[in-house]
Amino acid sequence: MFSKIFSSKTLSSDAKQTLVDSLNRYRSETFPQGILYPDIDPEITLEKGNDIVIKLSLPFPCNSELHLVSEALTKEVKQTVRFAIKYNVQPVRRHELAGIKNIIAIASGKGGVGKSTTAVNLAYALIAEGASVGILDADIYGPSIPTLLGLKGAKPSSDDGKLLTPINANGLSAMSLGFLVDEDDATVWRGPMASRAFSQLLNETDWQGIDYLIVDMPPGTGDIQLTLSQQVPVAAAVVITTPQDIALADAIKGLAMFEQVKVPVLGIIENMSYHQCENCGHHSHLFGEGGGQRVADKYDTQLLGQLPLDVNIRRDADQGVSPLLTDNTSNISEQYRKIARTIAAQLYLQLDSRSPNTAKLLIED
Ligand SMILES: Nc1ncnc2c1ncn2[C@@H]1O[C@H](COP(=O)(O)OP(=O)(O)OP(=O)(O)O)[C@@H](O)[C@H]1O
Repeated sequence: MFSKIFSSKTLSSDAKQTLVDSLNRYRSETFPQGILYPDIDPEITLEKGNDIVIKLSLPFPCNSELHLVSEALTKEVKQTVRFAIKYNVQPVRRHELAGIKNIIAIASGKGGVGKSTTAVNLAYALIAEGASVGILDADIYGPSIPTLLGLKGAKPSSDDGKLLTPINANGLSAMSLGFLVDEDDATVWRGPMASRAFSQLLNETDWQGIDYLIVDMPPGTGDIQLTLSQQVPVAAAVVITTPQDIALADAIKGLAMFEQVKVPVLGIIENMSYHQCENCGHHSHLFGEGGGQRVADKYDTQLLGQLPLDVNIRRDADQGVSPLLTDNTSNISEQYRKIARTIAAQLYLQLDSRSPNTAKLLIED
């Protein structure tokens, strides 16, 4: 039936309807209500070489999933189907910061669980999915973003003598106190001084129109974290934990802290969740199993993903690169990309559930 519908030189309305129905029927974590929700009317044309091109404007980045969808549609209609996508990310929360649409805080209750590494890899994953992204190192006492981006010793400049230009790290706009002061100087700063310095970094950087700013929060749930969460107009937070009881207990404190400052938590990421044997593929749960899911269920949030304890993640981090830069379609990159897509989609759905059909009614502070 499809070969008949799709064989002509121009696309019939039946053919278009078939594709629209498939897009509407499609369901996934990224598209719980179909790809055309809400009320997206795609332009579908036949282009040179007889490819079917579906033009869409979408509110969050999702390149790799659309790639899979186009492959499935191609099989279904026995003709090449491609997407031409324009992403139109909307701000979820009203704020005064120029050049940034949404701020996402990456936090952890406990130190050393892989928060900064995950923040960097998620930032690159969002870029791979089609967004423009910046990263701000709020870990003022131990800024590790310069090392993770291979930018130790780099110094930001200023085009107008007023705002700092973020450092471009392979397409990621990066700013860290580590670019401006010596690590040893930063560690002796006291709370108010540190949060003032952070506020300055956030406000006096020329963010140049990014869809998402990833803020790598300092580990813990003390005064400094509380102040930063209040100071920064965060659209949503993500909590990183390992499956160990001690890390989970601190992750719960993190969830409570965000609740206190009324920042919605999009979910938990379980890092170092399991180790996969290189020979037989067996997963061993070195730090326990199922803890992230239990906490997510109990505190009514989502387990966004489980990342392995992986020597490549550690090696890339030490060398200042990201698996997303070496091969953005590798298995581990796909895992980061899936989490990044879910975060972006959830952020949008959060906006939508509070103010249906329009971004005009932004959440007021
Ligand atoms: N999934 C992983 N697999 C293997 N190693 C990892 C993984 N995630 C992080 N690491 C390694 O664990 C160490 C700690 O990571 P990272 O600095 O990102 O943690 P953190 O939670 O940000 O720490 P801090 O609390 O000091 O800010 C690093 O050596 C990093 O390379």
